Parts: sequence; C-alpha cells; structure tokens
Amino acid sequence: MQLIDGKKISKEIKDELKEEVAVLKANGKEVCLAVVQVGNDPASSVYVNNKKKACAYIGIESESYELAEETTEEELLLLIDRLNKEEHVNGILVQLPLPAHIDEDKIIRAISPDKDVDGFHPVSVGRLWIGEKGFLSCTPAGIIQLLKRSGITIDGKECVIVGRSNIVGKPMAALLLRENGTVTVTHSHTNNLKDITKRADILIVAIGRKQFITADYVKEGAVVIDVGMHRDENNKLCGDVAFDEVAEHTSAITPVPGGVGPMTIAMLMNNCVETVRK
Ligand SMILES: Nc1nc2c(c(=O)[nH]1)N[C@@H](CN(C=O)c1ccc(C(=O)N[C@@H](CCC(=O)O)C(=O)O)cc1)CN2
Repeated sequence: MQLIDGKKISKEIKDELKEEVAVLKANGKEVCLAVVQVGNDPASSVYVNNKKKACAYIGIESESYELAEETTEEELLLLIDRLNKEEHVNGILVQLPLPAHIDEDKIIRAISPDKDVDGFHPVSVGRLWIGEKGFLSCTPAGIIQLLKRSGITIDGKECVIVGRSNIVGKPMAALLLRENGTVTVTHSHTNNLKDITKRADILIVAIGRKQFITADYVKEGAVVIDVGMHRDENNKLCGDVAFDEVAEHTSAITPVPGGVGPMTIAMLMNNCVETVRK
C-alpha cells in the first residue's frame, strides 16, 4: 500500500511556484492575493493563516481583510467591488463558511471571474465543464495532482465520487472526466451505495461523515482519496474513511491530516500565479 503524501507533494508544487514567481518578478510581474475573512471561526483562521504563509513562502503578496462577524452582506459586497477594481489585486479569496446572515452564493458571484482564484464563480464552473481554460476549484485540482504525481493513471479507470457538493464532488467529476476517467457521482439518496463504491478503481470520498467508508465499501487494490476532516473520540483529526481498517485493502490511500488538505492551499497558490501567466 502506497501512502499518498499530500504534505510532500504540496511542498513540491509550492517550490515550483516559488521559482516561477521569481522569474515573473524579474520580468516585472507581481502577484497579489486579497484574503478576506468574516468572523473568527477558529478553523477558518488556521486555513487563512496557512494561505498567507504559503503566499509569503512563494513570493506572492497578500493583503488581509479581517472583518467582524456582524459585517453586513452589503458591506462585504462593497469591499469585493473595490477589490475587483484594484489593479494591483490579482486574486480575491473569501474564506468559507461565511456567517449565516450572508448569502454565500451572492458573494461568490460578486467576485470578478478574472480574480476568482477559488474557482467557485459560475463562469469558472462553466469553463471547467466545457473544457475551456479557467480557474479550477482547488481541492479537486489538488486531488488530480496527488494522483498524477503518485503515478496513478486516471485514463480508463472506474472513478466513484461519494458526495455532490459544488466545491468538491461536482468539479471533481468534471476534472476526472477531463482525464478520461469513467465517472459516477453518488450521494445521500444513492441506492445500494456499497455496490457502486466497490466497483471503483479510484474512490473519492467527500461526504462529510466521520469514518463513514469502512472496508466493506472498498474493492481490493482500489485507490482511496479522503477529503473529509473531523475530530475522532480522542480529538485527533480523521477523515470520511475509516483509515485503519481500509488502508490494508487499498493500493494507495491519502491520510488525514497530510493528504488532500495541504493540496487545497498549493492549488490556490497555483491559481494566483495563473492570473499573471498569460
Ligand atoms: N474560500 C474557501 N473556503 C474554503 C475552502 C476553499 O478551498 N476556499 N476549503 C475549505 C477549507 N480549506 C481551505 O480554505 C482547507 C481545509 C484544510 C486544509 C488542510 O491543510 N488541512 C490539514 C489539517 C489542518 C489542521 O491541522 O486543522 C490536513 O488535512 O493535513 C487546508 C485548507 C473550506 N473553506
């Protein structure tokens, strides 16, 4: 069994980007990411800090906008409008989730598609589905990199995704299709889920349920990618997959932590650099 090391692969990508950014800077091209957080959700603060650290490591400027929990939707829309117009800002990241009184979809749509480094805007999503160049949603794009850089072929493989969110499940399906995988998306209303997951050569789990996928859901020798993030009974991080019992039946598997998570940030950095690549 191969343990897919997301920490190592994300570091490789960040090192490649650091070299590229140095060359871009020498040619007078700077990259700047606006990082917007509303409220003080502790997990969001960790992710936002890690994104700013990654920017500093690679040589990307980051501008922080830390807004109070009570910020209104209108105030946030005004800030986005300002950032859309700021020439030196190449990318805009609004950390999710937002407080309940703010409509996330409205905020995502307000970000200029040219600065949509999260790849969540409907224009980016549309481009992805028709195979046009554009910003790719970071977690699914990171999973494709994990597979490719671990020597795992997607072409012709039976790929099953558990979960149909706009951020992971749906864009994951589009990206696997683009790599010539045969893709099935399953969800909470899927009948006979085990029969379908057991067909998978590559099983991608983003269902948001702690250690939901046990050994009886997995074909012997499958590749298993775990997008989940939870705390177990000992307060240790764990995923949607019951790693200890599943790992021995796989040919390759991602751990939690240290699997998919770090790739999300590496691919965000890649999207930031993409804004000045043209
Ligand atoms: N605007 C966005 N909001 C959110 C996104 C996103 O892509 N854009 N994704 C998630 C959170 N997220 C990035 O923002 C994210 C989650 C997890 C990790 C990560 O590296 N996890 C580590 C463990 C971290 C820990 O110790 O808690 C791991 O898996 O090894 C990075 C980014 C929701 N919001």
